[in-house]
Amino acid sequence: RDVENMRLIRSLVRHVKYFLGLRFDVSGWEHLQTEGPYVIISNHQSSLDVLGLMEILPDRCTMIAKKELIYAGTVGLICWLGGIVFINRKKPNDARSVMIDASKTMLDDKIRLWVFPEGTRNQTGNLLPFKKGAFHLAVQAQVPIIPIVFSSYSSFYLRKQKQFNSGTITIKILPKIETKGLTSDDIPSLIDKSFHLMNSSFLSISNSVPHSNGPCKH
Ligand SMILES: CCCCCCCCCCCCCCC(=O)SCCNC(=O)CCNC(=O)[C@H](O)C(C)(C)COP(=O)(O)OP(=O)(O)OC[C@H]1O[C@@H](n2cnc3c(N)ncnc32)[C@H](O)[C@@H]1OP(=O)(O)O
Ligand SMILES: CCCCCCCC/C=C\CCCCCCCC(=O)OC[C@@H](O)COP(=O)(O)O
Repeated sequence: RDVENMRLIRSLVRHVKYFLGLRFDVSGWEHLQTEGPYVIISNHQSSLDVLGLMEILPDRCTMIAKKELIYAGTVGLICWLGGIVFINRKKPNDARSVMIDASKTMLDDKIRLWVFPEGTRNQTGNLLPFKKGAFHLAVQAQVPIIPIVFSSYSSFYLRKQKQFNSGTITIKILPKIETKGLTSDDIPSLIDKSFHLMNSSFLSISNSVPHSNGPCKH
């Protein structure tokens, strides 16, 4: 169990996109060239996000995930080996204390953490209001937040209707938001700022992309 295993996991999982006929169009790579630990936040539409995540995952970066994933067979084993930090959403006090510990580990072990601040998968067409954990994490560690937005999958993947075509996903990496000097009092405005930046980016990249690369056989 070590965050360094994410290098191997990343290089293997990246190939899954070819089987699904997915392409990624990434902008803002330069914003990931930030030294040291940081917190990445991104929108969360589906398990497919894992492919986009692996497309751009920086070194020494792992994720915060719901603890149920540990029991998901091979996926759970991969998550465990990659040093993913598991939280129990049914026990928010425990989840918070795990994240407080993670803010210390980030600094001690020079780790970057990826959090989905919506806290659950969402394909409603707008981002869900953000949970606060990712922002506490960044403020407690006094590290920057790097917001990342995945364009809507709705033109090629509809989970409820069980429809899937191949398609292109636009990923926009936004400039980092500094948290140096911020305290817990600043968290509501930090969330507000991050949410509005990400939601407007989400709407703009979701409307401007020709998503579907054509039908895919199933
Ligand atoms: C074949 C291929 C194999 C591939 C394998 C590849 C592996 C890759 C896997 C990738 C996995 C991705 C998995 C994604 C997920 O699992 S998403 C779901 C789990 N993640 C989250 O839920 C994160 C977001 N949630 C939060 O951050 C929450 O805040 C949480 C910490 C869980 C707490 O929940 P809740 O109480 O409901 O949250 P609130 O935000 O409403 O906060 C309530 C009050 O608590 C205060 N708070 C929150 N966090 C902290 C903290 N860390 N420290 C101190 N205080 C905290 C918060 O301020 C609220 O209080 P006030 O209202 O401000 O008084
Ligand atoms: C035609 C098929 C289209 C979908 C196929 C998806 C293929 C993706 C390929 C490999 C990735 C598998 C890794 C699965 C990791 C799942 C992470 C995840 O998404 O967990 C859910 C969690 O965050 C929130 O849970 P809830 O939404 O609250 O419950």
